[in-house]
Amino acid sequence: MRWTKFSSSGPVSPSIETWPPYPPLGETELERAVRLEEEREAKRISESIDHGLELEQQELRKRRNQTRVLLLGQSESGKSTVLKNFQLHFAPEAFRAETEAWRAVIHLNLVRSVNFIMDVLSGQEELRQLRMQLSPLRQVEMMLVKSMSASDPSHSASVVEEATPWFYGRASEVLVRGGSSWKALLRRRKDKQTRQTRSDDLEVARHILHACREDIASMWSNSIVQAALLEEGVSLQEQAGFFLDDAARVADLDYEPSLSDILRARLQTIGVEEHVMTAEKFGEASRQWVFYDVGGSRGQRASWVPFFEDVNAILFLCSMAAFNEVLLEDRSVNRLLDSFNLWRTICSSKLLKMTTFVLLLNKSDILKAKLETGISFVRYVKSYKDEPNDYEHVSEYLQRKFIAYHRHYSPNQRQLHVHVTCAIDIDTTATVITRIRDAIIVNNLISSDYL
Ligand SMILES: Nc1nc2c(ncn2[C@@H]2O[C@H](COP(=O)(O)OP(=O)(O)OP(=O)(O)O)[C@@H](O)[C@H]2O)c(=O)[nH]1
Ligand SMILES: [Mg+2]
Repeated sequence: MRWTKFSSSGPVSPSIETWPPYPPLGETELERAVRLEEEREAKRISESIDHGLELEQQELRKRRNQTRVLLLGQSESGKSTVLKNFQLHFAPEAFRAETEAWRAVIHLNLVRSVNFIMDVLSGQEELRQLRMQLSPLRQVEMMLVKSMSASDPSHSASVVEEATPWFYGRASEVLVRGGSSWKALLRRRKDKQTRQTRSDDLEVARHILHACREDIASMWSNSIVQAALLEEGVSLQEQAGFFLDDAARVADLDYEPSLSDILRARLQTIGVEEHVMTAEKFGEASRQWVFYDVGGSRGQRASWVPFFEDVNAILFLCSMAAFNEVLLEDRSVNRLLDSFNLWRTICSSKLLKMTTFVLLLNKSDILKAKLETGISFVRYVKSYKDEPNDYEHVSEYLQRKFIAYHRHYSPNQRQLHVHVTCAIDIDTTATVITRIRDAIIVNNLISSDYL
């Protein structure tokens, strides 16, 4: 549309492109005022439409350079851990810059394990002295929780919550709402006004933890404690965020989390977290990867669907080690069965028809360890029949089963990329990540007709 100014002294010769049309002859003052107002309004609307179109174009240009990946799977399947591996691979410097925040999470994991044990063994008279020595850790837990939850004043009380009732034989978890408090923890470090108060809190917590480190180590190696935990049916070694074997190192004042520690740290995701990464290597600096990391527990799953329409790939995680476990949110449901059901639902989604599918059968290390200790797979998965109870056969069986579900339930023929993973093993996961990256890029090119 072209706007032509005309002289205030009166109309000039009209052209076919002239807009708005010339004023009618004999126009009164009032009619002129009304006409000018209408023209101004039309111009305003036109400009706002042009602006909207320009924004759409910008968004389109941006999206062409973006690969969007949705991580799905039940709680504790390893979604956030795989995401950490992607961060480490795509943007290692940005990932290492977060070490400080992960230290607080690891400290909280450790302190919660200790406080949990003290709660479970609260009736043991012989441990009275130990309980007193370790009692300052209650305060440390509160300080760490406060430091992490204070990131968002809008829901400061609820950012970090008790996720698991302790009577399930598990230490309670730390959970994070979308908006990720640990990142905010970092941001606040850079904020001069709040840095002092917050780092004071974290520093005090670190000092108390350091002072208690020998007591923690001796509590953990105490035979009365171990016997009592066994009697209560509590096995912390098998639980996420377990750092008691490393207590002396983790609680040391100079402790710097290793990459392996960061991968083992547990922070439950609530809601959907968006992580934007620009590849620091591979010579594709302009390409952005956007990962959506979702909370996997049942109550969280409704929030996944809005993302289905808009992603290039889904990474579905299943913990192979979950065959003899139940969901924390519904203890009548076997976790592997829950994963099968979830997978079937995801495969049959019409919204995901054109999406690249990647399946990660995770926690291979724990599966192996469980089978080696003689836990029977067929006892929990009847359809396994009389195949050998070893890692090779069980993991192959699981691959076959997931592939068959995918073939049967997908609305169209689609390639499925399957990988067996141990997401806390940086080296083997790096190879898998490269393969996933390449598969997603190739599929994107095919679907945009570049190949
Ligand atoms: N041993 C072992 N531990 C793993 C593996 N993958 C993840 N973990 C650990 O399992 C715990 C749970 O992993 P997360 O990545 O937090 O699980 P998630 O799927 O994001 O869970 P939600 O956020 O609750 O949905 C973490 O403490 C990880 O360190 C694995 O392959 N082997
Ligand atoms: Mg998570």
